[in-house]
Formats: sequence, structure tokens, C-alpha cells
Amino acid sequence: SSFLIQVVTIFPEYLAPLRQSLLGKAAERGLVDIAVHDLRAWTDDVHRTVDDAPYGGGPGMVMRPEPWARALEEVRPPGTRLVVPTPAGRPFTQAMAAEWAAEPGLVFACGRYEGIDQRVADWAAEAGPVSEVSIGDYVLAGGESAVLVMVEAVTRLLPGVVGNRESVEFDSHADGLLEGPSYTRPASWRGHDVPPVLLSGDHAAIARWRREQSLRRTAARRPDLLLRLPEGALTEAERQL
Ligand SMILES: Nc1cc(-c2ccc3ccn(Cc4ccccc4)c3c2)n[nH]1
Repeated sequence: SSFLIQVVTIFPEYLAPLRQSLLGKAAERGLVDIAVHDLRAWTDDVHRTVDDAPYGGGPGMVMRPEPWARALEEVRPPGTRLVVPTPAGRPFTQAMAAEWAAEPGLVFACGRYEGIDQRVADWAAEAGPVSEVSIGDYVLAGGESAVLVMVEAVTRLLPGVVGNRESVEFDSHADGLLEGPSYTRPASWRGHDVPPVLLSGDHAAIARWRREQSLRRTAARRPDLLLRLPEGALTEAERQL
């Protein structure tokens, strides 16, 4: 059965890339179904208004709740997770992507302006799980880019979408460490040589070297990930690195 992805947005054309490449093929093969809906279809005034001034004052505009409720009532199958990108969300992680990929589908609500009236997420939680998530500590102008990111992270985990299963199972964040450096031909390139161990054919040495590279890179770039490792994930020797 296919994984149903639905997106509600005021910029449907922004989600056009979802029809390309990886996703396009998966959609053709019936692994994924993608539907993008224009929120303005659920407005009822001649100007198709989706925003209004914030209660309590403050800069910018807030998205009105009613059009969102009408849209979600129509497109969201009961019990389906609603994902709402927001700078104020919980960090989106590979674990979330894996959890969501095991569900029947997702509905994404793309906000613009200063965001969506909070009562929409509160109301939507009455009909199924709602995840307010951030894709990083930077501020976007709306949720559409975040949806493209999350859809890609989730769909590549669906069975059959990525040909090479191993490349999914050995995702860098799978063992909690960053992936080390990768190389391909030529062995010597513009004065830069591939580390000799990788050409040695000594698979035990190669595995050791790769593990050490991952550890060093993680310590240098993402020390926070090291703190999160479960007990016993690192040997005493590795902790010394
Ligand atoms: N990780 C991440 C997510 C977003 C995001 C998601 C949805 C929306 C809807 C409107 N905006 C603009 C906005 C700017 C400032 C304060 C609040 C909202 C959004 C930003 N930015 N960064």
C-alpha cells in the first residue's frame, strides 16, 4: 500500500520538486502518493483572506484558524499525524523520520506570515497526533522548505524507495556518529591522495580507520552527539581519542 503525503499551503507551486527524481519514481511505482492543496480553496471571502492581525499586537500577521480547520477536516484521514513546521518546534530527527515512515501517511500544514493561530494545532490534536517541529536553528519565511526536507527524509526510509537498502540502514546518524570521509577514483587527484588504508584490502583495518574517522569528526563537529551516546557505545580506547 502506498504512503500518502498531503501538504496544505498557500504556495502549492513551491512543492513542485516533490514530483521530481526519487520521489517522482517512487510515486510512479505506487510507493508514495503526494497531494498538494491550496489553503485558499477553503476561504470564503472574495479576497480569499488567510491572515489577520495578531491579538495582543506585535509585528506581522497570523494565519486565521477557520480556513485551516476546513482544509484539515477535508484532507486529513482520521488519526493521521499532522506535521506543522515552526521555528518553535521540537527538533526534527532521524528517529522521527523513521517513526513517521512506519505510519500510513502524513499531512503537512505549511504556515507563512508569523505562523498559524495556535488553536489549529490544539484543535487538530483532538483528531490525531500533531507534531510541531523545527528543522534547524534558523528562521525561514514559511514551512514549505521544511516540508520538502522532511518529506525527503521520511520517503527515503520507505521500503523500496531507495534501491540500496544498506545506504539507508548505515545512515550516519544510525550509530549516533557522523559519517567519515568518502573517496572514489582517482587514487591521486590534484596532489590529494586517498588514505592508503582504503586501498589496502585489509577490511579489518579499513573498518577500524573508518570508525576512528567518524569519532574524530563527531568530536570536532558535533560534540553534543558524543554526550548522547548510550553507555558502552564507546570503548575506553575510543573515549581517549
Ligand atoms: N526550522 C524552521 C522552521 C521555520 C518556519 C516554519 C514555518 C513558518 C511559518 C511562518 N514562518 C516564518 C516565521 C518567522 C519568525 C517567527 C515565526 C514564523 C515559518 C518559519 N523556520 N525555521
